[in-house]
Amino acid sequence: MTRSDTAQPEGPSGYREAIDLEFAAATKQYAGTDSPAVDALSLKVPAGEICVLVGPSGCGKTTAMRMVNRMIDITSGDILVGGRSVKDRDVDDLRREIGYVIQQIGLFPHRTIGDNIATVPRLLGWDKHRINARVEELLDLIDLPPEMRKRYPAQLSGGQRQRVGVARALAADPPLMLMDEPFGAIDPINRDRLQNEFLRLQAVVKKTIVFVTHDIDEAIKMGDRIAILQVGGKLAQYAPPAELLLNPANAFVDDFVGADRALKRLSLIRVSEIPRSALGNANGGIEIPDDTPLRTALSELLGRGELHGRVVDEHGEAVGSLSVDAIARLAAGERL
Ligand SMILES: Nc1ncnc2c1ncn2[C@@H]1O[C@H](COP(=O)(O)OP(=O)(O)OP(=O)(O)O)[C@@H](O)[C@H]1O
Repeated sequence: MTRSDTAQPEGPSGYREAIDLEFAAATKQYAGTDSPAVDALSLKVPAGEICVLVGPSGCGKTTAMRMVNRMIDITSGDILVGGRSVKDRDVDDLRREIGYVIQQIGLFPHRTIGDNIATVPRLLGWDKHRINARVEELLDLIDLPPEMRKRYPAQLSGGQRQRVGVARALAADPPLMLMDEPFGAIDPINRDRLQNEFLRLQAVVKKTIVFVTHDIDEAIKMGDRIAILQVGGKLAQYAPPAELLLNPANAFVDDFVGADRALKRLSLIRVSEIPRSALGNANGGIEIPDDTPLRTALSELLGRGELHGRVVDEHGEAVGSLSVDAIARLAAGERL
C-alpha cells in the first residue's frame, strides 16, 4: 500500500476531505421475514454533515447504518459513498474509509490506550514515528492527557473509554463515520458533556457522520439533519432539526418529537440570532449574554420572575432587551 492510499499525508494536522453519502432506495429484507426492515430508504447526506437516524426500537436504524459498510448486504437499491456504489467496492477497502463507533466501544482490554488508538494505522502499515504523532494528536483532540496512552481500558472511566473509541475510529482519518448509539451507555450528565465535546471535535474534523440514536433530544442536538424512521423501515421525514420541530410531516413525527417541541426549538436558537432591530430598548432586568440559547434565557427569566432581560454582547455592552412574550412568539414559529 502506498502512502497516498492512507489517511493523512504525514502525521498530524490537515484532515482528509469528507465525502457525500447517498441512500438510493436502499432496502433490506432479512431472510425468512415477510416485510423489509428498511424499505426503499432514499436520502442524501452532504459531505461534512451529521445525519441522525432516529426512531422507535426495531424501525431499522442499525440495519440502515450497517448496510453502509456492508456489515449487512443490501437486498435492493443502492448506497453511494463519495458517488460510488458500496456494492462495487472491495469490503476491506470500503471499511478502511469508514470509522465505526458502537455503544459497547469494543476496546481491546489487554492493549494500552495508545495501542488501541493505533490499531488501524498499524494495519495500514504507517511507520512508528507517524503512528506515535497521530496517537498524541488524537489524545489531545479528545482532551485526554498524553500519559493516559500507557493505561489499559479498565483503568479509564466509561466516558473516557468512549472518547478513546471515537479517537480510534478517527485514527486513520476516515472521511465517513458511522456511530451507533455511541453515548447510549453513559449517564445523562457525562452524556451531555461527551455530546458537546464531540460537536466541538466535529467542528474541527468535519466528517460525514451517520449517527444512530433512539433519543429525539440527542438527535436534535447532534444532527445537521434528522431522518425519522417508522417501524417497517420507512422514512417518515428527513429535515434539519428546526424544520422538523416546526413542520412535522405527519402525526407520527409530531408524536415522536413530543409535545414540548416548541421548547426544543428554542434550544436551537441563540439570542444573537434574533435581529437586533427586533429587540426592545435596553433597560433594567437580568443580563442575558447573546450566546445564550433561547430556552435557557426563558428559564432564567421565568425562574427569576422577570418579564424582560437586558441582552449583552461579548464585550458586555447592552444591545437591547428581550421579553418572555417575544420568546413565546418565536417558540410558536413566528418571525420577529
Ligand atoms: N438478522 C436478522 N434477521 C431477521 N430480522 C432481523 C435481523 N436483524 C434485525 N432484524 C429485524 O429487523 C428490524 C430492524 O432491526 P434494527 O436492529 O435495524 O432496528 P433498530 O431501529 O436499530 O432497533 P433498536 O433501536 O431496538 O436497536 C427489527 O424488526 C428486527 O427484529
